[in-house]
Amino acid sequence: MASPPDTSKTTKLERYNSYIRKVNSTKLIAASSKLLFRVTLLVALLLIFFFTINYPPLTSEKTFNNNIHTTTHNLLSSTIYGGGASWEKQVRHSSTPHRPNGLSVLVTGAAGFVGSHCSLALKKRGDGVLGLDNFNSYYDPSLKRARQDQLTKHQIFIVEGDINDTELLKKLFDIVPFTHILHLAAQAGVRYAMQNPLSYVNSNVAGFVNLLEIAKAADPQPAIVWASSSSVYGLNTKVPFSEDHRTDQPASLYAATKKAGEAIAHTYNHIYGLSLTGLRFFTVYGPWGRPDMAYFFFTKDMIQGKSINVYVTQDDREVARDFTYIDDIVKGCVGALDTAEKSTGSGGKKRGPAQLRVYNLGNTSPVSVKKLVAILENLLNLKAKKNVIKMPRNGDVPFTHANVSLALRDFGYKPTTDLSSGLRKFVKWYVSYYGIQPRVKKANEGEK
Ligand SMILES: O=C(O)[C@H]1O[C@H](OP(=O)(O)OP(=O)(O)OC[C@H]2O[C@@H](n3ccc(=O)[nH]c3=O)[C@H](O)[C@@H]2O)[C@H](O)[C@@H](O)[C@H]1O
Repeated sequence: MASPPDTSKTTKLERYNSYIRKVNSTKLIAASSKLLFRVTLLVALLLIFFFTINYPPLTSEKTFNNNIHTTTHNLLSSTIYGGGASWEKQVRHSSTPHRPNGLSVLVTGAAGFVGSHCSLALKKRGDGVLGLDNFNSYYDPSLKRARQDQLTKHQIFIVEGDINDTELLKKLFDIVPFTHILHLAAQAGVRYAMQNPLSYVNSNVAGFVNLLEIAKAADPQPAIVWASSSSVYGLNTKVPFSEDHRTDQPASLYAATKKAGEAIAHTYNHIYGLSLTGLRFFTVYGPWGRPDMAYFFFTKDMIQGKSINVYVTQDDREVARDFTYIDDIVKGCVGALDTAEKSTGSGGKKRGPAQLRVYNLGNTSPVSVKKLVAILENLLNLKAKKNVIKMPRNGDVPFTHANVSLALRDFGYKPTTDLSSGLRKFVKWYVSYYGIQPRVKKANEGEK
């Protein structure tokens, strides 16, 4: 009988091969797991990056992180507005005038300080108002939400979106034949321009151009009234500042972008027949104001017992501003809208020369920052801890003073509120809004 074949070697070989296969497959699994892990990690990182960009943390007052807002809100707004029948109904309803020959106004920056006041004024007299605002967190967005609540009570709808969002703007103009745009959305603040220069270019230059592109292509083209700034006078020394004075020496990037806006307005008027009115606002203050402005944070810091910096010029002279009360500014904005002529073009083509205007809207009586603080001390019934320091080289100019005779001539603009009366109203609002009780009795004295 033949002996069975010796299989021990084959078996060993097979075992070895099977071992090698196992090792290889384990290696393969390990390698694939590693690859899978890396891919997952990459996807996770990309998602984190995407969400960080799109949903920046909402920061508290005076924590400024606006540099990516334009992009953020471009992306967000398309998901927020989303179209839809009920959204369109709100858009239509809000922008429909309720008086004969009423205006239909798109107010950009409607949740902002000047925007919210103007929206209410227009709505109250029967105009249609649709708001647009990106609710960015340059300053406490909860204040913007509170302003929005006020507007909602008066049936004003604010579309949440950015002026750089072309599709959104097109959509709005598809739905509503706006007669006017009151363009107040902007990156404001003089000193912040050194921290976040690009946010100024994004909003005040790119955003403005985007809006004008939509307006020029619209049929009918709306007339546009927009916010320029007293800061365009820059280092001009002739007083009071008049519209024909030099504006080619801006002292801050903010001023430069507003000046750029004026040049851009000229171009769109010239090429496309858009009716454009720029309003140079002079340090606007009042209830529901901006927390980044000196009168506002001085009030806050003084109440909290913190010290404030009071600037003087390099040669120790007082710094002064032509502080202008919000109600006067609102009258100016409404006057400018009412006297704005129709744009002459349509569908991107100019049909004839159109109106192009620039006006100062100031108070015509500058007050020093030192005096501003003294008024606040009196209203708040407390003594400020003042650091009097030389104005840092941060874009501030030493003084402003408006000549408003053009606005008076063309739409009867006449400021009526002096700084003490205006600040009294501001302080009254401030203590009520922030629920502050002690030591501020004087703020309410003399009020009706
Ligand atoms: O008219 C405008 O076009 C601009 O007005 C506003 O700018 P400004 O006139 O600079 O107001 P604001 O910052 O309140 O400073 C007021 C005063 O306080 C001084 N100031 C400021 C800060 C400080 O810590 N100490 C101080 O003395 C400071 O030197 C100044 O003298 C808007 O913010 C701006 O968006 C734009 O609209």
